Amino acid sequence: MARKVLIAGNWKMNLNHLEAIALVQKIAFALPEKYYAKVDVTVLPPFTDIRSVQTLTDGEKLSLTYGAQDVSPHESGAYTGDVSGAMLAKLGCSYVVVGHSERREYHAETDELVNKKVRAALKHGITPILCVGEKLEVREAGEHIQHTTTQLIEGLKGLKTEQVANVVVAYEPVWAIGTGKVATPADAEEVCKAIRETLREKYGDEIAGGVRVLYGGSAKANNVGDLVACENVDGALVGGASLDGEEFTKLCALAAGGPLP
Ligand SMILES: O=C[C@H](O)COP(=O)(O)O
Repeated sequence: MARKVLIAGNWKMNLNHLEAIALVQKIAFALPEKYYAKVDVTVLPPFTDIRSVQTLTDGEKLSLTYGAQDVSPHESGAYTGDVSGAMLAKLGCSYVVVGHSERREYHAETDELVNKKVRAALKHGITPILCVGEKLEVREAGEHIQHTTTQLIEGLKGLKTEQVANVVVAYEPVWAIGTGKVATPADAEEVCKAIRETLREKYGDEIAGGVRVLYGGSAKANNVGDLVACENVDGALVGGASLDGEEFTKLCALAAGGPLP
């Protein structure tokens, strides 16, 4: 089954709402509409920027979509600082990042919590981008496949098969995030293939063939072509390079198969 390439720009804790508008305008201006036939492009700004990005994308009828970087596992109530799936859905979010390694590391998010967040997103019609991936010591011990597929299985635990069809998985080796050390296409393909095989064993051919598996970790315009050329890599979750309009536009165009706009 053909899977459309997805490029997701995770801005992390960068850019205020005015800077967000400027960046989205830059991407919209620089990336002609025809590229969207080959690549889905989404941006994942901080919560405080989402309303501004929504106003711009709705007003200009942009093909670019947007989402959030986290979602509460709860529906509503006394959860100071949390933002619910219903709130994100009301803002028109298409995607939400769940289980990013930075949240697992700095906010002690467990697989169990990540699983609840995946469910919260799906309940409100938002596609979770479920992040999985190993730290350097796990890779050096040769346990990266086992580690990553366990995170995958736990993150999807209890979901119905048809719900899994609405999930995006992002393989992000922690040692490649923000370090400039991109995984080789062979490294990325090895783990993305194992992710797809795990999906096949648990949910069957149709689901495994349709779920998009992204690579994340120092993805840039100069390496994205080789990454998406891998059979089981369907796009990228991009951090640093998504903050630079020119670089991100190039990256999206090359992920679409080029040429540069
Ligand atoms: O969510 C994005 C990833 O953590 C990758 O970040 P990076 O492209 O800055 O390495």
